[in-house]
Amino acid sequence: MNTIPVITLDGPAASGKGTVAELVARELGFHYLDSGALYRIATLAALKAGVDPADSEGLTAVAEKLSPVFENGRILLEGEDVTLAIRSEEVSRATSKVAVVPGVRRALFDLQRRAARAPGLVADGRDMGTVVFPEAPLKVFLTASARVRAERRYKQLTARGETADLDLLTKDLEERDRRDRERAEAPLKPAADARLLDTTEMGIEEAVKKVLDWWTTAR
Ligand SMILES: Nc1ncnc2c1ncn2[C@@H]1O[C@H](COP(=O)(O)OP(=O)(O)O)[C@@H](O)[C@H]1O
Ligand SMILES: Nc1ccn([C@@H]2O[C@H](COP(=O)(O)OP(=O)(O)O)[C@@H](O)[C@H]2O)c(=O)n1
Repeated sequence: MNTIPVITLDGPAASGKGTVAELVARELGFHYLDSGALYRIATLAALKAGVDPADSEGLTAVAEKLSPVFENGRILLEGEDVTLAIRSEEVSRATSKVAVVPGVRRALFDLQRRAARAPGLVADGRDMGTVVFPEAPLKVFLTASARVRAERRYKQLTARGETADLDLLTKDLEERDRRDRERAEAPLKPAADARLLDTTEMGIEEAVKKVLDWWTTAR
């Protein structure tokens, strides 16, 4: 186990993990790990390679060969900029199916552990506090009502020019959360020692402040 300080942020889709994690990381001068991006990249790579979504071995092989490049906020996969492509709803849906495959999770584990570098790391995802960084001194489980989360994702998608339907989005989000919660391997759930943060009626700034306050007393 390394002794690099790590803050984990887990929670359901569009609960604000990435936004809060990035701001907390910036404030503390820590690195930031968007573990969901790795699962999304593996999924996009599998879709591009034409691997059958039911072929666990094929999906695992793709994840094992993955070597994404993170450069100035852009993500390159075999030379191609996939920053936006991995955020589509199609990829979101497919990702939660790929993420149930134990081999895929195993393949991405080391990649995630290696993100813990000095002076510290803020990691967001589904199993950061339970599986990948169980030694983290501060674990946060972020939630918000399904409707509020769907509205946030709707605004996010339409702001970048994608068409979206709020009812469909709500249904998709709930289905994805259910799949993430019910899978056998590394299901979405708060770590036993996680702090719960419900942002249904809380702005980004307040949520960031709460995490930073907890961090000052966590070690
Ligand atoms: N507390 C909050 N209040 C209002 N909007 C939020 C809040 N947290 C996040 N958002 C917005 O909701 C959207 C989804 O947040 P994001 O960080 O991408 O969620 P996640 O990483 O959990 O999927 C973003 O557009 C973000 O700006
Ligand atoms: N640590 C993680 C992170 C993401 N995932 C999977 O990847 C999907 C996309 O994760 P994400 O964090 O990018 O999704 P959003 O919360 O941004 O919608 C999730 O629905 C999970 O199925 C996972 O299984 N474990």
